[in-house]
Amino acid sequence: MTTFPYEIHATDGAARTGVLKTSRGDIRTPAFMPVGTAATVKALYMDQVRETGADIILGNTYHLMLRPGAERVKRLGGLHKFSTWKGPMLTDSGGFQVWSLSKLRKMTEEGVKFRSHIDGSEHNLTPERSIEIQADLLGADISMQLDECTPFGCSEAEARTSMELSIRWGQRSKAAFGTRDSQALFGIVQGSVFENLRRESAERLIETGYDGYAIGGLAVGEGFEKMCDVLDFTTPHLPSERPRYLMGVGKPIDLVEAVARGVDMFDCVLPTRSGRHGQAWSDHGPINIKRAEFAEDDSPLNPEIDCPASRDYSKAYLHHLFRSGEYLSAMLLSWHNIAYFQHLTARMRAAIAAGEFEAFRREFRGKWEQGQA
Ligand SMILES: CC1(C)O[C@H]2[C@@H](O1)[C@@]1(COC(C)(C)O1)O[C@@H]2CNc1nc2cc3nc(N)[nH]c(=O)c3cc2[nH]1
Repeated sequence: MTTFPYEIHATDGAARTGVLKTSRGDIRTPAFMPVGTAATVKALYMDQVRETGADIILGNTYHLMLRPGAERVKRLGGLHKFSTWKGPMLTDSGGFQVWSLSKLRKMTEEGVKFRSHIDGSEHNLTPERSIEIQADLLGADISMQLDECTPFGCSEAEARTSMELSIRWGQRSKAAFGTRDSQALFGIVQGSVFENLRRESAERLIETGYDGYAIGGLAVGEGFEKMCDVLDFTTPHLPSERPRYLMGVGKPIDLVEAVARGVDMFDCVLPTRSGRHGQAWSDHGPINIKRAEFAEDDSPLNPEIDCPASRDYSKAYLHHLFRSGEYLSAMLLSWHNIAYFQHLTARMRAAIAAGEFEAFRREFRGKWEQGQA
């Protein structure tokens, strides 16, 4: 298994900053990966995504295998050529999306049979098929093992059964992945909210050996405090020399607190999804631009961010676009939100490099809590 070199340039407490070097470019960590579910970061051109500072974007096996079809993407040159994204891409393996999107599904040791939420067609996703789709057909730089995202609120016994299935599916994912020159495979830690299961999952993933380690089974309704608790007793068991990726997270405060606990990579639909509905993010939390208070506010969203959407448009204009149902509304707010998340990770990287992360974290929490008041 060829691992992507991961250089840690500085640490500050449990926080780290560094570079994950891939054949399609470097990923500066802590890194936020914009979600590009259907081969697009919704409402943005890929050039804009790049200019926000994003080094890597995420794609989804589930969505692309259903539409346009993984073999079709391959025939069209793979996901990078198809989407025109030239940097590294990470793809999720599909299990989580089956659970969150597909109604009719049947789980077995072999894999998961499900019906498409688009046209009801029947599909069968196994660890082997997931790796074939991610690494061979889409051409992801980083593939994720197929796992089962253990639902929040299950019993310890249920969490163990689920975690052990993910361990076995990880081993089959790795066997199917084999040894590749310029692609990586990440394992996914499960174990729900149980410390012993999380530790055992981490230890058994390390025995299998992966290029990076994701923390799954979070951002599934457990809440902020419980997520932080799970990170407290999970990240210390992960290899310090490999990247740690917290899947599906999250709000700005989640990123800051997870970086403080040693997480390096993140992805979340929040910036683009909430942007389409009028939410603009900042260190103080979200504002909803449709509110009447912004109707004549001619200040920009955030002049400190080097992004036209954050700097060159007034809140009043954005308010007008949303009130008028103009397409440009979703485009500008998604663009600003992605730029804000990249601005946040850039500030965290700088703070860790300067040995000032705790001061950054304290100042951020002050602004965040003030904004929530
Ligand atoms: C279903 C949908 C679109 O995905 C987002 C978003 O809604 C929503 C709903 O509420 C919020 C929390 C805001 O985020 O939850 C999703 C983000 N949380 C999340 N994504 C994950 C992806 C995962 N992938 C794998 N392979 N394994 C996992 O264990 C896993 C866990 C995850 N947790």
